[in-house]
Amino acid sequence: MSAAAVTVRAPAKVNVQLAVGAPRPDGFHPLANVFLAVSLHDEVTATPAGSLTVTCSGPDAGQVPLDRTNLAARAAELLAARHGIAPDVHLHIAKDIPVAGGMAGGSADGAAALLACDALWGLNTPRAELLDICAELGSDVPFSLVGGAALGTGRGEVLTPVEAGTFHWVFAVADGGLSTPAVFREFDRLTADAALPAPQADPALLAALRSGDPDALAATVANDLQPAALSLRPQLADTLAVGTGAGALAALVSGSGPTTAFLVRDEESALKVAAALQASATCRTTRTTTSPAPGATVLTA
Ligand SMILES: C[C@@](CO)(OP(=O)(O)O)[C@H](O)COP(=O)(O)OP(=O)(O)OC[C@H]1O[C@@H](n2ccc(N)nc2=O)[C@H](O)[C@@H]1O
Ligand SMILES: Nc1ncnc2c1ncn2[C@@H]1O[C@H](COP(=O)(O)OP(=O)(O)O)[C@@H](O)[C@H]1O
Repeated sequence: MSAAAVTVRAPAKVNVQLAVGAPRPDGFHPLANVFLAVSLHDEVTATPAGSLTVTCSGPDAGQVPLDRTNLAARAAELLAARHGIAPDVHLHIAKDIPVAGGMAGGSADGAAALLACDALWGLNTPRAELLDICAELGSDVPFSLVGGAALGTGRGEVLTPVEAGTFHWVFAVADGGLSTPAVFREFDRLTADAALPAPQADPALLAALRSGDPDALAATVANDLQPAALSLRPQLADTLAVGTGAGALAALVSGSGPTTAFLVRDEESALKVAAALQASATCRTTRTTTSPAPGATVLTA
């Protein structure tokens, strides 16, 4: 028997290492992408409906497309097509992850919708097939399904779990988003004359993650997209400086930005860094969280 409604929660992410190589013939960039899922979530509720519809609530809801380009709608379509059924479902997204912020909010919704529809329609699709659909939806989507901590290779979709202790984070949410393709294009422009090595995970960073030592992690975080994000949005340098000045152990752009991420020692330091960022008016708002967090999880069915 099918459920009347299924709600799935999926996490945002931060990239503690984002090593980027020269573009491949298909235009994607090879990555060594060390993802951490953080305790900041969207929830997608799937209910039976006569056609595929999407609604969204939350402070950033106005920036989310409600047509078939929404990653949650695309997930429902791909899953239905694979099983030869109609994608008749209503998807409601309760959005808490900043939109176009480099925190994989759309990817979280894609992974959440996939699990929600699979349960609603009683399909029991094997995990490996769900991961294939995630990779078709976008490079970050497999990680939103899996969560925790993982190294993404290929274009970021080939995942190897990694061990990680608990870390505390503050995120500074910027006004307006940055387009991921535009940031990769700016990376290409800035590195046009460089001979880029094949991206590789940093063993010192993986050891720091395992140890749970924030000082060791702070010494190794690296984001190759950060110069491109700063080139497109120079004001982000001010936000990074405020967080560092308030005691953050490391300050970096989250993925393609413009959200900035601050690694802090503990909850007390998180409150201090968040207060300084808010007082500085160099960001729209702040969020304090921890990592790692679980991947997409069914809450009610
Ligand atoms: C940069 C990262 C870091 O985790 O995420 P964000 O910080 O934007 O959330 C990801 O690589 C983004 O993943 P995702 O947002 O799923 O990207 P996709 O839909 O696969 O691709 C969108 C576009 O980004 C560029 N792209 C993406 C991934 C990749 N390895 N190389 C690329 O060049 C391409 O221009 C592509 O057309
Ligand atoms: N469910 C969704 N939530 C947010 N944005 C979405 C969604 N589906 C498609 N998009 C589109 O994807 C773009 C990138 O959004 P998002 O995933 O939030 O950021 P990022 O790729 O920086 O992590 C948005 O500007 C929007 O046009």
